[in-house]
Amino acid sequence: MTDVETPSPTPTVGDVVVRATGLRKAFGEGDGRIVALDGADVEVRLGELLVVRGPSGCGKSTLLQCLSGILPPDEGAVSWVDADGEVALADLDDDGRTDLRAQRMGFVFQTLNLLPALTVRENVELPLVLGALPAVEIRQRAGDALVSVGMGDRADAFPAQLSGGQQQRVALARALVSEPDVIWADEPTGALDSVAQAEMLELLRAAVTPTRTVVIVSHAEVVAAAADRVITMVDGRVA
Ligand SMILES: Nc1ncnc2c1ncn2[C@@H]1O[C@H](COP(=O)(O)OP(=O)(O)OP(=O)(O)O)[C@@H](O)[C@H]1O
Repeated sequence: MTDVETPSPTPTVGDVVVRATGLRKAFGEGDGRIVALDGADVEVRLGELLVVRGPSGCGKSTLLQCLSGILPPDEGAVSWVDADGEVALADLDDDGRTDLRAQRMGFVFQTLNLLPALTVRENVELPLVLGALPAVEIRQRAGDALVSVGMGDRADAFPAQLSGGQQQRVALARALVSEPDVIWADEPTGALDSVAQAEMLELLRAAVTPTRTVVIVSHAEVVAAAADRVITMVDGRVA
């Protein structure tokens, strides 16, 4: 008799996709030592718009960098979960973390999102060019991602020819192009006027699907009001 492999259960909305426990992270030494994370516990769930808020310096960006594997915590653990099980970031080497980021994460930051010497299309294609997809599919996917953020007609423009709001929409297209499970957005509307902020927020909201989570770090009340769930950080912990 041969072994029959049990099919992986399909992840569903509300399942934990990233779990962090007891995260501690400090910068500097001696009198200059700053504790950015002081025992933070977080669960990020599939299919939610999660907003992380809290006063300046409370550790929001550091948390996001630890959850995404950009920064190793001094203590505590971060695990990523999918249908095949749970993998601890600490058990992956640099290449493993890079692969995980490339396959499962997209990023949008407040500023300096786009490479100025590349066209909008080339910026959006960037996350896919080192992968195995044929060029024609990369171009198709980038075009689709640009259309999804209302920038389909600006593919040949350079970033400097776009408004700040349009640049952020292109940055979102670049985050979406690899079809990630989680998009991390650190103050994505921070540099925008209120109209562009509302448009960006609507697009981030629309980026949430049953299989995709968007996590936004933001001070803005209007962003928290759009969330499915809000977590508040105080002094390096989740309140
Ligand atoms: N690379 C670093 N080197 C030294 N200190 C740092 C570094 N990164 C963050 N910090 C410090 O750690 C603390 C937490 O910073 P962090 O950026 O995570 O907070 P934040 O809540 O995102 O703040 P803000 O809302 O102002 O962006 C701050 O005091 C910050 O100055």
